[in-house]
Amino acid sequence: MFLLNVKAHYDSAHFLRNYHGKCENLHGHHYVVEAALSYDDVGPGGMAFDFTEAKVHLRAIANELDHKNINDVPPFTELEPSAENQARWIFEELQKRLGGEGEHLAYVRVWETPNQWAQYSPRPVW
Ligand SMILES: Nc1nc2c(c(=O)[nH]1)N=C([C@H](O)[C@H](O)COP(=O)(O)OP(=O)(O)OP(=O)(O)O)CN2
Ligand SMILES: [Zn+2]
Repeated sequence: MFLLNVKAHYDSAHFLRNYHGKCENLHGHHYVVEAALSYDDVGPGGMAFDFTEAKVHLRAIANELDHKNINDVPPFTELEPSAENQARWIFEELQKRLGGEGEHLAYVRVWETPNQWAQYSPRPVW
């Protein structure tokens, strides 16, 4: 079994609507997002999937949030822009971009700060 991991980042503002505390105020994070793809084996080139291609897609999604107030970006105009919801949204967007390769997407992890992350997968992962 092989697990491939790529990273991207975005610097964004957000506020939590259903929260009582400092995070209900507009503030910023340097978000780091990781996406992992799982494969049973490598292809003839010794790679399961090209990191470069995976990063192109992940960076394109990160760029949709970069230097924005995430609360202004659909679906976060309605959906709470928590790390959990961002992880799920990025997972779904990445799966769409990956096409048939998307079935290998294992999880997306969003680091909100160096101390805390949320991870989404539609199925249990190790
Ligand atoms: N389960 C979640 N909990 C929280 C989320 C979240 O997305 N999922 N988000 C927040 C806020 O966005 C907040 O900005 C984080 O606040 P905090 O943990 O206080 O982070 P700080 O870096 O300011 O705190 P340190 O004490 O410096 O670590 C809150 N909770
Ligand atoms: Zn925050």
